[in-house]
Amino acid sequence: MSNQDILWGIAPIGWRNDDIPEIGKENTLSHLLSDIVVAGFQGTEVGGFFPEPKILNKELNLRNLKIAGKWFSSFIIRDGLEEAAKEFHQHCAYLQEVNASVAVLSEQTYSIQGTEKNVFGEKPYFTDGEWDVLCEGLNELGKIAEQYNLKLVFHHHMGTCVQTLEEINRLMENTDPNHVHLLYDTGHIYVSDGDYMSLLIKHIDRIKHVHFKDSRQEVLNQCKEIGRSFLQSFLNGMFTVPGDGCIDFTEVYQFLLDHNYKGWIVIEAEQDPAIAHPLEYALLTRKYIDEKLLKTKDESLKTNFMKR
Ligand SMILES: O=C1C[C@@H](O)[C@H](O)[C@@H](O)C1=O
Ligand SMILES: [Co+2]
Repeated sequence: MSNQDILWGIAPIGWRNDDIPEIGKENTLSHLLSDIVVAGFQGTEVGGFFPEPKILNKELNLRNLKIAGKWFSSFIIRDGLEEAAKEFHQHCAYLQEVNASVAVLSEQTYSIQGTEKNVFGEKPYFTDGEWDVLCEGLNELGKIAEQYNLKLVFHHHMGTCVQTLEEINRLMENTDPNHVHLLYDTGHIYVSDGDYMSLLIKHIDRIKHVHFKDSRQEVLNQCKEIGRSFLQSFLNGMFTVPGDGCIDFTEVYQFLLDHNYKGWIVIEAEQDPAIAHPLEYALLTRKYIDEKLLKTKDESLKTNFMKR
């Protein structure tokens, strides 16, 4: 499989963060999109501050950028499927208008990701009955996504009931592979389980969207020790871009290529933009991708070709 089957994006989260809308609010859409062009990416995901489709499409077309998808917080357990489906229809209609490929969904019932709770020690859990309701609901939302030419990709997330590999396994086993797909986020699974390859290997067939998020090991250790919240952890630098942390993305990328992964890889590293200059980090990770991921692959292709 060649590199051409993969689209590279970078998420707005390094510039502005929907979890704490005040940070980076001086960064405009034009600023963000132009930085993405400067850093050589093909697109992005929709942030909470993005405008209506007509305005967004104009800004994207001017820069030849694409939209991969957008986050959706579902509350299937709290509000019921009917309510979730109503909001999800609107979400998908927006995504279809901006020609996106995926609807990124995270079940946020009982989530502590936006609270002051210790994200390393106070995560919530679903009951068996709630798991059944969630999985059945996701199958229905997946069918809705398809009506808009989208794939529903489930985002496992720190501080939610679907965080660990064990929980992701349960979700995958009890949802329909035709309608519910998986978003693989390297940063979230690493911070949760201390391992990012097992999830990739086990669920490669269900993975239809990828977030490349790296982690600073020493900050992660400190956050765990102190018992920081999710928000305080990333404000203190727990996450960073690939090439700046402890995850070996060469291994991850090679595995994706070897298994014919087609679709987006979106760089997604929430940091405080006042501390981590967004363009500087976008360029840093671009260099890492070019030199360690794309170049290595081209060179191995070249070597294989010469051996023949
Ligand atoms: O994909 C994501 C979207 C964010 O809003 C979220 O909090 C972040 O951690 C993430 O991985
Ligand atoms: Co993510």
